[in-house]
Amino acid sequence: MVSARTCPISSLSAPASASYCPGRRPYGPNIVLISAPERNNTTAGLDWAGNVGGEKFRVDIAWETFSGAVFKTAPHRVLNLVLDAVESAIKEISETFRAAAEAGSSDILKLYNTRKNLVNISPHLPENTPSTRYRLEVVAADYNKNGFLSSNIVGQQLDVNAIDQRLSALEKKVHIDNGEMPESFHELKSKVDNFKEKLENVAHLSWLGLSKDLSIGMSQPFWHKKSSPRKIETHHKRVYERFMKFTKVHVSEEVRLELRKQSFDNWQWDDPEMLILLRQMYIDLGLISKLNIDINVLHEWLYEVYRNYNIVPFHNFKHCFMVAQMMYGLTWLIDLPSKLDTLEIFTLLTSAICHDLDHPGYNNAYQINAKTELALRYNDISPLENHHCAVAFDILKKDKCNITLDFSRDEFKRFRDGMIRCILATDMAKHNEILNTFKSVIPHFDFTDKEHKSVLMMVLMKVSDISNEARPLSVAMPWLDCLLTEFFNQLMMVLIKVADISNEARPMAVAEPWLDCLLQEFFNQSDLEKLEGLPVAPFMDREKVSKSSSQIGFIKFVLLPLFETVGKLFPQLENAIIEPVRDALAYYTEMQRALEEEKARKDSLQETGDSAGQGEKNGLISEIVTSGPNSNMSAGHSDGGARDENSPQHQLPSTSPSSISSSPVMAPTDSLGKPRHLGSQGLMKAGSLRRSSTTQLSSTKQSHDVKASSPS
Ligand SMILES: Nc1nc2c(ncn2[C@@H]2O[C@@H]3COP(=O)(O)O[C@H]3[C@H]2O)c(=O)[nH]1
Ligand SMILES: [Zn+2]
Repeated sequence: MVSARTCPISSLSAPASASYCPGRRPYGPNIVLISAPERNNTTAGLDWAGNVGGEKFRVDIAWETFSGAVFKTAPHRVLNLVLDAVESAIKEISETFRAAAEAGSSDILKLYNTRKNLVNISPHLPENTPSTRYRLEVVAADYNKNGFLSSNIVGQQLDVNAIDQRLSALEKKVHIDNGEMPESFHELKSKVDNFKEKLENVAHLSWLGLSKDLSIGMSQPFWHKKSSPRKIETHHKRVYERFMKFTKVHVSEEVRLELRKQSFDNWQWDDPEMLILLRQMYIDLGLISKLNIDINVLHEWLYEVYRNYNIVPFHNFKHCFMVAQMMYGLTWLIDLPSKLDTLEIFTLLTSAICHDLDHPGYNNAYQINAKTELALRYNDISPLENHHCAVAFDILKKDKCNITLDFSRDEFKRFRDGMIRCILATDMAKHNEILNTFKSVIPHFDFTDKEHKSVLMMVLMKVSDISNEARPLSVAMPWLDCLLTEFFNQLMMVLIKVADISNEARPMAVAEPWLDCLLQEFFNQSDLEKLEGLPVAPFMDREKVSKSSSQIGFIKFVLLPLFETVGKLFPQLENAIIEPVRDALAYYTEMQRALEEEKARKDSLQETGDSAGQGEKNGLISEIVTSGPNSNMSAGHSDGGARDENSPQHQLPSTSPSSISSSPVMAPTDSLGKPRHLGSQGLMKAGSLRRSSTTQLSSTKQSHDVKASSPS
């Protein structure tokens, strides 16, 4: 029996915590092909245009919105895929449609013309135009029939975990009964996994730790997943399959152009799609043809790179993609192909992709202090960067992944030297050294000078690595959240380590409870100052750092000096990269001012003994706004309040600081100064985050010291 798809997900309104940002692809599974004007009002989605068997056609695929929610179309998310003319077999076309619509093999695809007549999906599809688009409907096999999705889930609050659990139970049962899993089951499971990942991508933009409670059953952020190796392997396999499916289509002109912009929004794309976009970078830079790279080897190499990024908050595959994308954007912006040779361009892009391979989520300072294997292996000299680079060359050792196979000995040597230099340059301990060398060559910069070019490549690598703040806020802010999460994870690790060390002399029975106490203290967010003297970098101290203080220091003392120096050589960077960073600085400065004002107001309220009632409420608010990662983590992206979604120019908060403090309903403001509507659940949960200690905000200088000196 076949019925129109009524997956529970599509019949839901967006979960409270989901707070999707405008432009984000709403992941309802009902897929329709609709006309552009319609889509502009209500949905975001994929556009497909095709040329099959010599016949041109164009279709739009859009994800239906969650009921009640209206999303702006992110222009760059519209993906035009042009079908290969050669692959004209009916099956290929259906498969391509299926892949784009993320439909399962048991789903039925129905294509309608504008008169709502059914049209055969065949190589002879009549040509259409943007104004006469086809409409594709995905009709699902009825899973309910098997009792798999019971009706009580349908229409209720989204519970992906429940679905997941049911799937696991079913998996076990089928395993016992048949020993073998039907393909349709795998597809369903992969869809649930996919959907979970997408939700989690949104969830981590919400209040860290709150998202779980706000949407019943929502799983933890993706980096918290304690997946078994088998699960990870299965996940990787699915990514590989989707990636390979996508390799059969061409990325549209529109997307290819968007990919060159600094405003590109990675949060709109999942891993297989990002792999396709990385592939596209090599194609569009002419690297495949000029360096005679086998495209299939490139696929295998990209996938292997993907597999070698860890599931950590910041230094993951998505970060690798972003750094590569920035490098790619810069390449076009400053017209590198007219200044560097093909091998050098290849080296830059490849270094960007490989620069954080197998990053464990703990920085060099930790590696060295904890005397990890990496620190021992590399004698405390840039242990991480050395490792990333070594892993990169290890991957290239495998023939099926060796994209340098056709290089001459000399070419390979040049590539290897360049890649080592570029990746090692990303160690922030080398920041000043590299910047100063670059400054010294700028007055007489010569593109024919090997040394000059080499230092330029290192600087471009650094710029790409730390340029999130040059992106629109909606893109940059979640990255800051991820970075802070990683910092705090590391802090926890350091605390455990310290406890470990200081208790080493004691018997296990005595030492262990102390470790528990220490962790308890950490989780209770109690006074970390007690741990004075421990090798804990202040920038990781949730008591001392706020999003704004951290970014003010980073932008003022790291980003701007670097970007402005590069801007001297490439004036094109001024508008595209440097100006947005200046705006970001103004934005964070305003945020910091608002926080300090709020703190002063709160202090004076407490002094006058007015700590009950309204004061209590506002106190809570200010703590949420100013306290550690659990609050700072979240702000910004989720409700879409951005400096400006469509323009790279960041705007200052529109809500004045006074309105923040006077309106508990409006507050907590997100870090944008825009109100965050937490709702009652949010406020209740926020209450449990309260701490007794007074919140300290670090000075700009302090943040700077930390950043500038961090891993050295
Ligand atoms: N505070 C802050 N630090 C950043 C930002 N982007 C990158 N970094 C830091 O810069 C470092 C560059 O090298 P890593 O990738 O090892 O780790 C990165 C972070 O520690 C940012 O936006 N804000
Ligand atoms: Zn990096």
